Amino acid sequence: MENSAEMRTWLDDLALSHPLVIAGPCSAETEDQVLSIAKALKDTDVNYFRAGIWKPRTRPGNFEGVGALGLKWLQKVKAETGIKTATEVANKDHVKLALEHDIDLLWIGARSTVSPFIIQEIADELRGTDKIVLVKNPVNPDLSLWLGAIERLYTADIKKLGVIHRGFSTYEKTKYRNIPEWQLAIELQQKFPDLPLICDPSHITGKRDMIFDVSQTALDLNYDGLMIETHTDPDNAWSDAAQQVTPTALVQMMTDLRMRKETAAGEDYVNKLANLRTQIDVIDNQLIETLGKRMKVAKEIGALKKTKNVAVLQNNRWNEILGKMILEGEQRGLSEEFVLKMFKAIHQESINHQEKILKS
Ligand SMILES: C=C(O[C@@H]1C=C(C(=O)O)C=C[C@H]1O)C(=O)O
Repeated sequence: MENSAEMRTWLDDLALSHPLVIAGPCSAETEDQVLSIAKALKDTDVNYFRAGIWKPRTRPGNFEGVGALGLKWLQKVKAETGIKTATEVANKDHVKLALEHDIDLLWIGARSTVSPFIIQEIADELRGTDKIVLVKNPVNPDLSLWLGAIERLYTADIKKLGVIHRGFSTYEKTKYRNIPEWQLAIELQQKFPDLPLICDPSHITGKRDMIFDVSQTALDLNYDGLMIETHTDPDNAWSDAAQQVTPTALVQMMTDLRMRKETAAGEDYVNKLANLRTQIDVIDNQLIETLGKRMKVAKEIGALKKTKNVAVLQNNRWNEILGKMILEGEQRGLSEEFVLKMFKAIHQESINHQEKILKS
C-alpha cells in the first residue's frame, strides 16, 4: 500500500472549515440518553455522532453495551438531528448489523487492531463498502501492526479510510491513561501524509481536564480531526465517567482551540524562517560531527578493554555520566525525560561499536 492523494478524498469532500469532529457518549445507555446528547450536539461543529454499542471492557462484570438495540437509537439520531452516525465494530456480526442499520462511519478499536485475524474477518465482511472505516492504533506502539490493519482494509477495496490515535498502554504510571507517543503518529504522517489522522484525546488522557491540551497538541501536529467522548451527565455515565465532557464544554473547546495552517506566506515570515532554519542546519551538522567523534573515542576504549578482557558495560561510569548530563541539561532548559532518552540512545550506540571490536 502506498500513500495516495485519494486517501483523503472523503474528508476533502466534506469541505470543513474546522477539524472533523466525532462526538457522543462512550456507550449508548438508553434511548433518551442517546437522543438528548445528540440533540445537544445538533448545530455544532460535530460531524459524526459516536456511541459504543458493544463495549470491550478490560474485565468482565462491567457494563458491556446495549448491543444491536442501540443501532436503532443511532438511526433515530440521524432521522431527528441529521447528524451522521458512528460506532465501533469488533467482529463480523457487528459489521453486518452496523451496515444493515446504515451506520455511516465504523471504527475498529485498539484491542481489535492488535489481531490480524479479527482485522481480516472485519475487512472481509466490509469488502467494497463505501462507509468510512477508521482504525484505532493497537494497544502496543507498533506502527506496522497499525498500518497492516489499514492495508487489509484497503486490499478489501475499502477506500474511505483513516486512523485514530488513542494512545498506548504502558506499565509505567504516567499522567495519561494511554501515553501518546506522538513520535509514532509523526512517523505515520511521514509515510502516509494523505491518510486522515484523528486524535482521540479522551482515551489518551482519561481525564476531562486534560482533553483541551492534548487536542491542541494534535492540531499543532496537523491532525485532521478529533474524537471526543461527550455526555450530558458525564459523572453518572455507565462507562468512562472521568473522561467525558458535556456538550457545552465541547462547544467551548471547539471555539478555544487554535487551528494551525500548514504554512504561511509573507516575505518577513519566509525570510525569518529561512534564517532560523539555516541556524538549525548548522547546529545539526555540529551535533552529528560531535557524536561521530564521541563514537571514535568509545571505539578506542573498546580496543583497550579487549586487550585486558574487560566487560563493555560499566554501570558506575554510565550512572555518573547520566547524573551529570541530567544536571547540565536542566541548566539549559532540557527536560530530564529528553536527556535520558538521548543518552540511552548514545550509550547503546557506543556499546554496539565496542561490541563489534570485542567480538572481532
Ligand atoms: C565508553 C565506555 O563503555 C560503555 C559506554 C559508555 C559511554 O559511551 O559513555 C559508558 C560506560 C560503558 O557502559 C566506558 O567504559 O567508558
